[in-house]
Amino acid sequence: MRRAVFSLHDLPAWCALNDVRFRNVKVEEVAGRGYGLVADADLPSGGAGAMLEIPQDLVLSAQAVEDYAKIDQNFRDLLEKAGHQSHRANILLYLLMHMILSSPDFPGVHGVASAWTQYVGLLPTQIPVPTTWSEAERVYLQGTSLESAVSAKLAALTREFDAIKAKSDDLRFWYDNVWAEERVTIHDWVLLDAIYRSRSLELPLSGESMVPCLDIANHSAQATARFEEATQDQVTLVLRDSVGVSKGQEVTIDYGQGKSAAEMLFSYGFIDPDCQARKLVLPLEPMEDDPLAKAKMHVFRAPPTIQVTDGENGVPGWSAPFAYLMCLNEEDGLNFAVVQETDGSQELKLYWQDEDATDRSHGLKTLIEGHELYKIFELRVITVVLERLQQQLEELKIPVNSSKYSGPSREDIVRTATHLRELEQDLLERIVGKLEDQRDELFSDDSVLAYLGSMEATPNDESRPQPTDDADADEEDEDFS
Ligand SMILES: C[S@@+](CC[C@H](N)C(=O)[O-])C[C@H]1O[C@@H](n2cnc3c(N)ncnc32)[C@H](O)[C@@H]1O
Repeated sequence: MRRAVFSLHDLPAWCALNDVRFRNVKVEEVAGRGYGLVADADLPSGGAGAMLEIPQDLVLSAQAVEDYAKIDQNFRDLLEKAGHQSHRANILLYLLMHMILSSPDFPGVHGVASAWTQYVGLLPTQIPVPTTWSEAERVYLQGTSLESAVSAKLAALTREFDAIKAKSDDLRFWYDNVWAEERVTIHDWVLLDAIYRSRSLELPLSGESMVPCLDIANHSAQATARFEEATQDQVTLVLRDSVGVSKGQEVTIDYGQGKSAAEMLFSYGFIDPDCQARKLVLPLEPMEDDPLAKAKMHVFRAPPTIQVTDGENGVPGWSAPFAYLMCLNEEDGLNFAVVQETDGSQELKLYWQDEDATDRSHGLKTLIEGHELYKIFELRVITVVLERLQQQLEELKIPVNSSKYSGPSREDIVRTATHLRELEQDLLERIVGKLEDQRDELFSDDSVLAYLGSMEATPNDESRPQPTDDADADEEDEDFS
């Protein structure tokens, strides 16, 4: 879908019409960042007041979507049929409606115009987040924590878009004007999602929202400004305490203290030069030959992951609650049972040493701490986590070959993806080194050696985990899983 043209030149008139006030800041192109807010005068610390005032009725929040549905029948129909899946999806539908109303591709399509009908024309047509990258660019994410995250997100966006189409196909307005001629495609939906992800803010009163004009503020880890929603009337942008800004200097906000490089790239399409990897999250697959795998996934009720977090002193830590479930089995004292509730429903329960542990599936580490085989369990978990991280590191080290994939490979995108690869490789190398040390330490522990010795002496001991078939036997013995 082509977008309406709304240039910076038109912004002052739009602001005057909608009571948006700019004070001592203006919108300008900022090298490498698109538009940004730049001080139009010297702004002394403590004396500048609000630089931007945006009336509450312009804030695109959950409430604003509901309010608009009350006055536009076609949007109400769409929301009733295909909306109410999530707050985010409702806002995307609202943006879609306004892009349709303002696009030159929809002549003769009418609806209730709002301030957003024109403002959507100012939103960028290209957002550098990885869901919008070409195939040839996405291949540079190979081996990073974003490789599977971006594929999963694209698959989820396709499912979401297809469901919206299917559910609203019998609505006359939507079928005739939008779906029949495929005027809105999955590319538009991916872009809308990217716009929302890169421009929404968590407001203290209105929750996650988009705020016109405030969404022009760029990010800096040393931000000079912050936004406020002190009253129900307006959202403002003010200087941070004890900060002054000179004329011509960019006024910035902080998009997310503590966000990792991968999160910044995923949500905003850039990595702050000061940002270390800080954190990475990788999916963890249940063991293929584990007969309890399904039950374990059911009680865990979340996608299994390993999270690696950098420490202040350069020593990273890790957390993988599902790895404990993966590495414990019936012979250790882990059991499942289907229990009939008083209301007739059935629930799958998890037991550890005959105690109900269903609500503690994420905290098994603490539960097993007092067990006499605790160090053996820990050794199994460390082995599983280590193997997963080593596999990731190997994938990251494979040279990228983008030549067989379609689409452009823009230099700045390749540079950013390469930066992520370097940051994550460094973090992975450090955590792998640490886990190898921990594993070696456990291997030299007297109680572990005694246990392993006893296992060798009594290979048919029933208390020992038994491999499911002969072919797996050697492997099972070696990795303690
Ligand atoms: C909320 S918008 C800010 C306004 C945006 N620059 C525009 O032209 O409309 C967020 C987007 O601005 C860009 N951006 C913000 N801060 C940046 C920074 N420090 N470095 C590079 N790009 C930045 C990124 O493309 C990000 O997705």
